[in-house]
Amino acid sequence: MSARPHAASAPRLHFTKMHGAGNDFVVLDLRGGRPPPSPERCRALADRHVGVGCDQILTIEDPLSDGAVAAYGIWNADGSRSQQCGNGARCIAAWLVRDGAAGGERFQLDSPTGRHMVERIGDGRFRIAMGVPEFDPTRIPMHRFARPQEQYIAANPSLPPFGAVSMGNPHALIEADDIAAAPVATIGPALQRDGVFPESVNVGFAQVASRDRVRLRVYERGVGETLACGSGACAAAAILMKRGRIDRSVTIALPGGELLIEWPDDDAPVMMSGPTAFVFEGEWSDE
Ligand SMILES: N[C@H](CCC[C@H](N)C(=O)O)C(=O)O
Repeated sequence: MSARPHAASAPRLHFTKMHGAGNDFVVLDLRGGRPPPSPERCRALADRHVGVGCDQILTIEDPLSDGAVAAYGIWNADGSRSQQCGNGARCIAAWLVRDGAAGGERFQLDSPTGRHMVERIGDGRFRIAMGVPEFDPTRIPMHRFARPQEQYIAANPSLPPFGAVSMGNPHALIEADDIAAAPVATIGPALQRDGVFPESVNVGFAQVASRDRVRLRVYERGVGETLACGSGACAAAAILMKRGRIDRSVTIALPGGELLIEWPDDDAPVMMSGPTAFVFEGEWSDE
């Protein structure tokens, strides 16, 4: 079978494949005002059979505020946009350090939800201020919710009670005795479809192992279950800390790796520390 001749005129797009604790990304450098990818192009790039394959597409963009090194954008594998990605923020930081655009041990990034302080902690690991959690249900956003005993009840009465918080993106949290047996693939999408979340939601399943260690699985909005979710780790820690279930510094153990989450007090930003990895560089031509 003759190879299809490559149309030399087809636009080619350079990308970097990265991951943070197994949550994987296609990173596009759009600085200089290059247009963002369309939802269709995101879906094509994210496809694990006929595309590059990733959970999210991350775009590096010109800074939105003075003092920031760059801004970043987030698109899920289904082409939907998100306002936050914790693992992605660390990978953007690592990309900018390797690019030489971010010098020094500390710098700032702009995300769709605001500015983030970044600290390089060595060996590809970064510590990021992820913002102050938002517990006001109308700002998560949620509506038509019932709220007995500090746990929300979904419109669908068959769903378990849950906690909820925004890290700039919406998160629900369900506690389980054994997350390995948790019905993640059924409860996750059912809660995302529930009328209580008008913009859908990322659904975390947490098992408190001790006051400083929590096991977590996340069924992400726009993707499904991922190996790790950085904003989900921050959301789970914030909800469990507010409930008094864990200490203010906790290791979140996700299937793809561990993140350290610190939230010294309610008015402070949640601090997330974790790894980054470069996988390969490539060229994409979706002719
Ligand atoms: N699926 C999420 C975006 C990516 C979050 C996750 N990959 C992270 O590390 O925070 C949403 O639609 O809000």
